Amino acid sequence: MKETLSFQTEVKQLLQLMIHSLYSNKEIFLRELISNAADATDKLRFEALNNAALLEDDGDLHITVTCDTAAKTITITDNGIGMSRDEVIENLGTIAKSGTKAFFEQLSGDAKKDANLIGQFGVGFYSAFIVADEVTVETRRAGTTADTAVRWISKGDGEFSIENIELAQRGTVITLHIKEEDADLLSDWTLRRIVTTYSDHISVPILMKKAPSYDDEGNITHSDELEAVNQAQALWTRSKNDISDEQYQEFYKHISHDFNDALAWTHFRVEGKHEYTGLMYVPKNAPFDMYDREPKGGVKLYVKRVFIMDDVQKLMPMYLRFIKGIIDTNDLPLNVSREILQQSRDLDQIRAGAVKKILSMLEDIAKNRAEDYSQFWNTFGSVLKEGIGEDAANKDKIAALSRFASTHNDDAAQTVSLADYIARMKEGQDKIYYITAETYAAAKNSPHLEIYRKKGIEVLLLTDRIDEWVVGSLFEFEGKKLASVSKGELDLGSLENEVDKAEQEKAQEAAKDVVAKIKADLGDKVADVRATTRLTESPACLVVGEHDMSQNLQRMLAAAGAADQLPGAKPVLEINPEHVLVQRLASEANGVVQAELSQLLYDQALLAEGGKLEDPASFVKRMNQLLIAAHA
Ligand SMILES: Nc1ncnc2c1ncn2[C@@H]1O[C@H](COP(=O)(O)OP(=O)(O)OP(=O)(O)O)[C@@H](O)[C@H]1O
Repeated sequence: MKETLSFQTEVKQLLQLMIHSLYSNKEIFLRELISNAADATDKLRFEALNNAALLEDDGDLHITVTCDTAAKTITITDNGIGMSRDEVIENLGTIAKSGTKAFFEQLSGDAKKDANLIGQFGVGFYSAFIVADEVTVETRRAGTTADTAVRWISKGDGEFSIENIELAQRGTVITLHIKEEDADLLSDWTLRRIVTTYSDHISVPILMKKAPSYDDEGNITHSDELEAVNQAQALWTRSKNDISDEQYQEFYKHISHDFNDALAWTHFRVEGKHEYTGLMYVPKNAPFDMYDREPKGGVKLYVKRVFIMDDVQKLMPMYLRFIKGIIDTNDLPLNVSREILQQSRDLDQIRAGAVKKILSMLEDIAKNRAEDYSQFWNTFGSVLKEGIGEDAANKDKIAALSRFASTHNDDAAQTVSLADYIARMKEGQDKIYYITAETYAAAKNSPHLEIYRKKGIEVLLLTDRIDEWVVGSLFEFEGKKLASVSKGELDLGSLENEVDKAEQEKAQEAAKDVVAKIKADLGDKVADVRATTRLTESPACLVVGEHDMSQNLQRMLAAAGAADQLPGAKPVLEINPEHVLVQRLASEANGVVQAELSQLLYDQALLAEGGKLEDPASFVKRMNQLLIAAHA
């Protein structure tokens, strides 16, 4: 029965965009189709471990690429797993990818920018339509009978037809009818060049027609015989010296489905108690589903060169979920299941080893390739930082790899390492000071920083959501404690001299009365009111107890709907007795006006640190009354 079905809307959109934006890279279609064919042989080899009958006496897995200049077709054949009718409809009619919607929203219509985005998204099979005006897929799933095969045909214009056919051979045959303008592709020589450039790393043989041979008299002999044009050896099993950067990059594209080059990679072989090889890449761009709660794992597991499975979350910790690569081990049985993997201690150790290698690679980039590291950090820093809370064993290494914004360069760019900070610490300074806030502007302009700026003490400005977790897990770095500038009483330790201390006491004493007044006015809104020398420009600020949750974290939790779980600790209002507004309050004889001023002081302090007023309308009214009174 022949049916005509429509592509999912997103596929139609993708097809149109792709044909236009990727035309200048048209050769990639072959890489994508060979990559899929290789995956199909990997899948078959794996399924055959438990069911040898699937191989149907043909265990010699390979891919064939041929062209027919007269018919204007290029054909890619594999004897891999194949697809059932339902799988064809699902795989070649829809896009089953998280982040698809977000992806389409990001497209701008600017071909160059979009090409880059489409590259990151991955177009896979659909890239055939860059060069073909009609694509035919004939496929039969391994293990099914010859009469259950299917033929799928589409011109890439919104529809495809599908019908049942007979195929003696399992696997998939994809035939592209090449567009008139791309006739240059219809040459064995050209195809051979493309395959060797892009697909040399593929671990099954890619067979193509033998190149013509010349005898001594210059006579050409054409042959219809096929020969492998690639080394057909898993790339990671080769020696590093024998692999060029281009080959590493091509392999990266094959396993990641990314169009762009990787930023860096590490290729390692471990022998001894555990035996495994790893090849791990850091991409240049973030995948669309990086912030998904259940992102796909990017590392594929092989056992003795046989692909076992991808999406093995246990192979990488969450905070390295952007890493793409493979691990090939001799330590696990070939018939390992997901359940066994879940409990495998061997895998835990392999993972720990791989994580170490990845962190060393990042250290190396940080040390020797500053620009690349800053690109890495901007893309993946907020994910890597999760590791400070997640991976106790590597916490210090990850902290050392972390970069922050700071008052040193007053720039939102996260470029300062903890080592940089420590190297710049003042004499007598024994803590690493930081502030957390929702935005960079809120952090940078926070009243809490005033005394630190005055004394020239650097403060880290932490504004990523994950930072609260970071400072909740990282108590010290290289023996220096981390201290929030908005928690607890001002304690600059030995940075304060005797004069400062005496001044502080004097200020407290002198402000006793005004403190008492404000306290009475604010009632139980605050835990306490006290005078401070922390402020130089602002009249007041809010401070939480040293061991309390920061106001920023409380707001984040409340926004996430966890308000009822908050401990409800109230902040302390600290006032600056030197400030004119506080002095005005101190000398105000009218009790009503004075109470208004106290309220205003509190509201301002709350606003200044990014808080939300409970009653904004009353604040505005109060403010206006005072402005009018000031002008009267
Ligand atoms: N030669 C093939 N043999 C068997 N299945 C295939 C073949 N080509 C494609 N498929 C199936 O179709 C699916 C979709 O392929 P497609 O290339 O569009 O996406 P992908 O390979 O999953 O990922 P990406 O879009 O990132 O390349 C594949 O996941 C696979 O299940």
